[in-house]
Amino acid sequence: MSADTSQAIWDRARRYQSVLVGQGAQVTDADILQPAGTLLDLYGEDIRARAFTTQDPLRGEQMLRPDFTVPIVQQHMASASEPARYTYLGKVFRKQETDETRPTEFVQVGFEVFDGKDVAAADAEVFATFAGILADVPVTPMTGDIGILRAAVIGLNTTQRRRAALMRHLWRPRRFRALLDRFGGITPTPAARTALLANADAMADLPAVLGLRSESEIALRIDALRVDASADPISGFELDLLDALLKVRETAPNALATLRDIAVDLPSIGAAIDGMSMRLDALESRGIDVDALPFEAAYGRTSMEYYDGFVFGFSSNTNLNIPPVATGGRYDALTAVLGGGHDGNGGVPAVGGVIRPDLVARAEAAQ
Ligand SMILES: N[C@@H](Cc1c[nH]c[nH+]1)C(=O)O
Repeated sequence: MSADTSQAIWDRARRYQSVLVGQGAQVTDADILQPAGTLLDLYGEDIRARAFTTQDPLRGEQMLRPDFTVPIVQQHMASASEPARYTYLGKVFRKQETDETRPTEFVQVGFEVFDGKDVAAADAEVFATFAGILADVPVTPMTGDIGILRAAVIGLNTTQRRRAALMRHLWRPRRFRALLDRFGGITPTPAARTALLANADAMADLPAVLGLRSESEIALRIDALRVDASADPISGFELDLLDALLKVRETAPNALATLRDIAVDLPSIGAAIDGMSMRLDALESRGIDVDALPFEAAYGRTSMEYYDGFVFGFSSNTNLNIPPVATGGRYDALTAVLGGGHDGNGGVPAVGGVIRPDLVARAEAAQ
């Protein structure tokens, strides 16, 4: 099923794009067929499962572009220089696994800013641009910061392996919670694992059975599980701090104050909070009513896994059944992963977002 792609929607899309061009964005495009393989990993589990893939005899596994950001970062890293601002307009394709009424192809108009001079200003520029386009539409913004969550996990006083597992599952709130409970000693180690470790030495004397893993891989894995089983639990104090952090959902200035309180005991989030504070100043100087701006620490945890800083969305006030009409965020690490181009091995700070004209039309119609 495709979203409303009537002439009126394309006209609307072009109108939005002309605003972005007015902001100095250069019009760009990406092929509809993209190489799947490693690119797909960059999106994370949700989009990996939802991409339409197909085989090409010469090029291997291909996919219908699930978004523009990844191909545009690739293009940018291969050739252009900073600062650069891009806009694109076209369809993206994603399977819908549960809701048949949701379209599998829809139009996006996007804006991507590659500019590391002042990241707070770039975050504010992107957010304020979308807020401007949506000024007369009944929507409410939401903001968050994946950088604060990442810094909190990095700061946990536990083994590197546990931190890495939590980081990997930051995007799956349920799994993340289950891991935290286990690492905090709240839920016991799974019985099968305890049994495996108890029997591991006895098994080592058995002849190796040909399987998917070599003997040394199995030994390494068992060693890792042993280290894990003997690691001290994450303290209740740290778990409480993390819980308090994940629950923050207030207007931005109040959220900032609460986060600063949490940072007294969880100093690893200090720098990310300073970044948030600078962003709020930059938003204010762009005319955003920061005092009323909602902030939710857990916001953005279930979307694109390439976000690692500021995240935002605008949701319809009147039609609560539709996804946010515009979303975006910062993805500095993605530019490093896809880098290796003109600026050596590092990345370039980058932030962007998309607006969906079909959803804006629905938000307006529901007024
Ligand atoms: N590509 C993202 C939106 C985005 C653009 N730039 C940053 N984020 C999406 O399709 O959801």
